[in-house]
Amino acid sequence: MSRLEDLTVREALALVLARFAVLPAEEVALLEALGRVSAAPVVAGDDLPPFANSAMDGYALRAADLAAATRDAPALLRVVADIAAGTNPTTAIGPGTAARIMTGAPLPPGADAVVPVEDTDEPWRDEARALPERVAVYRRVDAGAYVRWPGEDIRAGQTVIPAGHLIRPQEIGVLAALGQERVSVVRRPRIGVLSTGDELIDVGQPLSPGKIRNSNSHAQAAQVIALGGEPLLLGTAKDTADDVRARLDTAVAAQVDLLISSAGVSVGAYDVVKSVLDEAGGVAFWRVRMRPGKPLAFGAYRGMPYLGLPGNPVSALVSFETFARPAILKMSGHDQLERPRVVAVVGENLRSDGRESYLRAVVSREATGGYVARTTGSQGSHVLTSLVKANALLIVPEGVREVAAGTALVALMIDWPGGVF
Ligand SMILES: Nc1nc2c(c(=O)[nH]1)N[C@H]1C(S)=C(S)[C@@H](COP(=O)(O)OP(=O)(O)OC[C@H]3O[C@@H](n4cnc5c(N)ncnc54)[C@H](O)[C@@H]3O)O[C@H]1N2
Ligand code: MOO
Ligand SMILES: [Mg+2]
Repeated sequence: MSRLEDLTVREALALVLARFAVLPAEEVALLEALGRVSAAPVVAGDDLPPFANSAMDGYALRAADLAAATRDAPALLRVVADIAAGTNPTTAIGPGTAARIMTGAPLPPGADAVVPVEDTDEPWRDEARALPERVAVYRRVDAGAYVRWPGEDIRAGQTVIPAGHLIRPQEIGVLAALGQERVSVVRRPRIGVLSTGDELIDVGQPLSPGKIRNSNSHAQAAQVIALGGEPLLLGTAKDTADDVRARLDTAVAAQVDLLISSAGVSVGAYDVVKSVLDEAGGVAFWRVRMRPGKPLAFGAYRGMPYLGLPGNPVSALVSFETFARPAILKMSGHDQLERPRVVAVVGENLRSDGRESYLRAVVSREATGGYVARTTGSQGSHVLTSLVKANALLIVPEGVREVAAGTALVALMIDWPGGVF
């Protein structure tokens, strides 16, 4: 069913998101999983730590031997072993003895506690230290002091990472600790990126009269990559239905998960994208009550979800941000589809045309702790540098035409790490 009246951003986004589901899983090498979403639970095969070990550089001993130890009356123990990390100690610690031990080294048999070297008479600030024959310990400790027991962090059999969980550096660390060389993650979405327009020439070509360089293909491909997707560049179509169809057909053959085009979706005599979409499979909706980005078409081309972004470079980037980004994140398995929002006080008087407006702005934190938003100059939808300077999109709600300095508005923080790349 197609909706041809102009929708609110919220209505349009709901229709877009309803069209996408989480993609199937694939197995990837450990570091390839960074920024992806787990497709299956990860169950620990081993305990972590795998063995009892020392939390300190010091002496492994029997806590009972220190029951009366003080600085004035230290316990004197015979040193019977030196245990470096990575070794496997076999000498047992009996009453009245100790082993020098390093952080991470296995606790020797017979020992039940560790005392840090600072609490002994061993000179610990020197560079090279020979193993002493005896050590004087200045304090008592409880049994178990400074010992890290097996499984304290993870127990074998425990689910450490559930399905649907974002793989960040800390998850990579856990996976490595458990010996997982490969990880099952949601596969990357493949996104066909098409530009349309007779006026467009490639980035490497010299300008000629009436022509401009195609910036949208590159900006949208970069947006796809930044979200962890794989762009398939479909080139530049002329403003003819035939050329647009021919290029979309290559993407259909390549089985992309979403087709994105820019330009040709407004009411101009040569704006052919919407009619191509109409013939091929249908327009789910056309036009959104937002600025920039009003002439947005969403639907399907030969069964493939299709998002026709407006041609103006800022409009294309903002429309992608608003609709393609959440769709790509959803397909990738993420559950956080929104940018972080802050409430910022507007630093200047603003005007709007009554549409929900996404102003390019710099949001900064004042000494007082609050956030202030200042727009980045001309807000024309051809002024790409308004986005270059911006770290946020400041939302002026629908129906508002004037915003006085000092008013609090919501800002979407587009620079903050989305956790995805
Ligand atoms: N009579 C009306 N005219 C327009 C309306 C309207 O409501 N009534 N809406 C305006 C708005 S808002 C926008 S946004 C644009 C959308 O236009 P299209 O999506 O049809 O795109 P084009 O007309 O083909 O191009 C618009 C503009 O963008 C430049 N462009 C296009 N592709 C690229 C590219 N790949 N790289 C860089 N720049 C690109 C193109 O040269 C045009 O300047 O329509 C308004 N008009
Ligand atoms: O919607 Mo247009 O995107 O305002 O320039
Ligand atoms: Mg047009």
